[in-house]
Amino acid sequence: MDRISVTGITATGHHGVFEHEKREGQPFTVDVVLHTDTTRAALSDNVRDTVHYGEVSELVVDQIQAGPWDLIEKLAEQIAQAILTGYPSVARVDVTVHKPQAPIPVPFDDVTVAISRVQREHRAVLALGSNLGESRQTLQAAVRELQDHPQVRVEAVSPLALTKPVGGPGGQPDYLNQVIAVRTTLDPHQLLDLCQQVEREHHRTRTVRWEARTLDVDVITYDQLVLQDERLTLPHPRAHLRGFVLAPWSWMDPDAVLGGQLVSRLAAQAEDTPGIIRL
Ligand SMILES: Nc1ncnc2c1ncn2[C@@H]1O[C@H](COP(=O)(O)OP(=O)(O)OP(=O)(O)O)[C@@H](O)[C@H]1O
Ligand SMILES: Nc1nc2c(c(=O)[nH]1)N=C(CO)CN2
Repeated sequence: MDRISVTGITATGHHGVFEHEKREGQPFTVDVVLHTDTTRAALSDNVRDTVHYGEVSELVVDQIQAGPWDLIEKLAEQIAQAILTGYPSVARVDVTVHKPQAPIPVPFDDVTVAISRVQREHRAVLALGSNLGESRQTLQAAVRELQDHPQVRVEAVSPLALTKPVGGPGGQPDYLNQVIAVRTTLDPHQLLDLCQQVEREHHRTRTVRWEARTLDVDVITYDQLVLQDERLTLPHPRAHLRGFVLAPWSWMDPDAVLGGQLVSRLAAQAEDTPGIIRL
């Protein structure tokens, strides 16, 4: 994993066990190392595709000035959690807090606490479809490729659904559809990148909307996240209407919920559900 680090971020804080420390304050210095994939930023040369180290440094200063806490262990934890929450693309963060003027009654250079914390895992549901080529093998290979990513764990795989094409040019072959549940430390955009990378590995092309395809991998949900930007809409904007997503999802997880409604109920209402065969 790539690393972005900032060292020596300094501000006055009021942390300490002693009353005079809380009253008078003293300098605290923090070093952070952000473990994050910088490939996308290197391609786009756009700061929005990476972690802005200036913003992170300001967040660290806010945390030094917050509290006060008794312990620098607590301050280090607060900083680590604030970074992981604010920046889902940071997979791991190392935080070192220095307190060079700590009230230690012997000569010393510095006292530090160094911690390392990892991004918590997120739950996502992905929908796969194929109606060109050897669809069964393609889906099997795609699930394996997703599972092989170091930041993805496949938790559940639905039975295959044989479905009639919904929308798009007429005369297309039937689809095989499948839904999987994953745990991941990837952020939503990285997960979409991975889905599209797997699609490309299976020679997916995009010319006509909803035309036949060797492989489609969509992100259906990511935790409870609601998001809409130029690349990604979550939950997937058409999933609640698609029997070919809802039916296999409900077979895999009968208690699954989408937008506050049971997926099995939505599946029963979807127009294309009557034509779906469970394989
Ligand atoms: N939740 C999502 N999952 C996958 N792609 C999404 C999502 N939200 C937005 N998109 C965007 O949709 C674009 C088109 O995706 P794609 O070519 O797979 O569409 P499609 O599968 O033909 O149609 P549909 O989006 O109706 O399933 C992608 O480039 C992606 O940026
Ligand atoms: N049966 C079926 N129909 C579709 C599918 C699909 O996966 N299965 N995907 C589409 C666009 O993503 C459009 N239509």
